[in-house]
Amino acid sequence: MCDAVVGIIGMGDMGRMYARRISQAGWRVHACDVPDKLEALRAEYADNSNVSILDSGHLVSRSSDWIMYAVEAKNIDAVVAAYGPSTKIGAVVGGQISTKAPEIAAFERHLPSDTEIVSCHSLHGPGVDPKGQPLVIINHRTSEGSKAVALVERILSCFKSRTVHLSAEAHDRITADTQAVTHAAFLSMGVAWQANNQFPWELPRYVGGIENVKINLMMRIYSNKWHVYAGLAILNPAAKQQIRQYAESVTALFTLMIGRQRQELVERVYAARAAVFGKALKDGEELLLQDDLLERYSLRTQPTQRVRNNHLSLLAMVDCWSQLNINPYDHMICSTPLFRLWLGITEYVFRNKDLLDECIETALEDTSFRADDFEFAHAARGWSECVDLGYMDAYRLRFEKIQRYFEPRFEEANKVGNQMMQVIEENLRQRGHKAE
Ligand SMILES: NC(=O)C1=CN([C@@H]2O[C@H](COP(=O)(O)OP(=O)(O)OC[C@H]3O[C@@H](n4cnc5c(N)ncnc54)[C@H](OP(=O)(O)O)[C@@H]3O)[C@@H](O)[C@H]2O)C=CC1
Ligand SMILES: O=C(O)C(=O)Cc1ccc(O)cc1
Repeated sequence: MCDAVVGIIGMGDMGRMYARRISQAGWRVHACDVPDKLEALRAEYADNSNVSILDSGHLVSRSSDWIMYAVEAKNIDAVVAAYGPSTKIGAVVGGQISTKAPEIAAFERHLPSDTEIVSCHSLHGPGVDPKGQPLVIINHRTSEGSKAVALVERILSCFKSRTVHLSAEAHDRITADTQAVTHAAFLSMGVAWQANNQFPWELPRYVGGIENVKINLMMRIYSNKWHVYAGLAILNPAAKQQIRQYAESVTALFTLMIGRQRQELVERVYAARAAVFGKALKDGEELLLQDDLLERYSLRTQPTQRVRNNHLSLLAMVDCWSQLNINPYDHMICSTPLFRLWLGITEYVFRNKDLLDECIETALEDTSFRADDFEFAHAARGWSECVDLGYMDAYRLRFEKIQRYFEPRFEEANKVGNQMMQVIEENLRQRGHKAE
C-alpha cells in the first residue's frame, strides 16, 4: 500500500533515479531542485502523474512523509538549514549523501528535535540497476515503537537491493575503504598518466585484463562529477587516515623498489599477503575474477601481448589494508561495483604466487615503469594532502584538469566500461559471490 508521500530535495542524477523508480512503484513523489532547473524538471515529469515538482524544499518538506535529501555533500548543511525547519510534523527525514557524518550533523543541528531520522545510501551510481546492490539503511533517531524504519524499507523495497542496517559511523568507516581509498588509487593513476602525457591504452606497457580494469575504472571516475568524490573523501572523518596510509604504502614500496631492496620488499609484500589473503580459499570457493574475462574489455585498437607490470597500486592496496588491520572481505556489505572489481584484481594478483613473484621481480629489475610509478606515488601523496587539508577547491581543480585531458575518450570508455562491469557482475552473481 503506497500510503505515504516521498519527498526528494535535489533532483540531480541520484534524486531522479529515486523519483523514477519510487513513482513507478506507485508512490507519490514531491520533489524540487534549484529554481533554474524547475522548468526542465516539470517538462521531464509532465507525463508522470505520480511526480509533482514543487517550487522549493519548503513545500516538499511540509507535504511529505519521508523526505530524502539528495544534494551535494558540501551543500547539505546549508540545504537542511533552509528546509529542515519546514519538516511536516510526524515526518521522517533521511538523505542519500555518500558520507553520513555531515548529513547526520546537519539533521541534528537543523531538524526539529521530534523529527525521526532514517537515512539511506545506494552503493552504486545512478546508471546501475539497483537489484542485488547493497543499500544501507541507517536508523539514526526514532522513537520507541516507531514505524519509521519499516516505512523507509517499504518505500525502497522496489529497488530489490540487498538491504544492510548500519550506524552512520560504521557506514563511514567502511565506505572510507570501499569508496574513498579505492577512488584515491584510480585518481592517482589518472594523474600519473596525464603527467607523463600518455593515454595508457596506446602504450604496449598497459596490456591485459588487469590493465583494462585499471584504465576503464579510472576513466569511469574521471567522467563523473568531482563533488561526489570530493565530498565522500574530504567530509568522511575516517577517510583521511585511510587515504594517508594508502599514500604511505605506495611511497614505502616504491622506495624499496628503486633501492632494489629485495629482501625488504619480499618480506613486506608477503607479510601483507599473509595478513589479508592468509586464509586459503574454502573448497568450492573461487576467485572473484578471471583474467581471461577481462582481456576483452580494452580501449586498444590493436591486440598486443601482455607485458609484466609490478602493479604498485595493487601491492600498496594490500599493504594499506594490512597496516590498518582491515579485512576487505568484511567490507563487501558496503561494496560498490567498482570496489568489487578492485578487490577482484588485487586478489587475482595476490592469490597467484607466480604472478605475485613476477610483480616483485619486475619491481626490482624492470625500470620501464619507473617514471609512471614515480608520478603515481607523487599523485597519491598529492590527493592525500588535499583530502587531509580539506581543500574542496583544490580537489576540484586537480580533478577537472585530468578530466579535461581524458574527456575525448569518455564516451567510448564508458561503453566498454559498462559492458565490462555488466559481464563481471553477472559472472560474480552466477558464481555466488554476492555483495555481502
Ligand atoms: N552520483 C553517484 O554515483 C552517487 C551519489 N550519491 C550522493 O547523492 C548526492 C547527490 O549526488 P548526485 O545526484 O550525483 O549529484 P547532482 O549534482 O547530480 O545532484 C544534486 C542536485 O541537488 C541540487 N541542489 C543543490 N542545492 C539545492 C537546493 N537548495 N534545493 C534543491 N536542490 C538543490 C543541485 O543543483 P546545483 O547543481 O545547482 O547545485 C543538483 O541538481 C550526493 O551527496 C552524492 O554523494 C550517492 C550514491 C551514488
Ligand atoms: O562505485 C563507485 O565507487 C562510484 O564511483 C559510484 C558511486 C559514487 C558515490 C556513491 O556514494 C556510490 C557509488
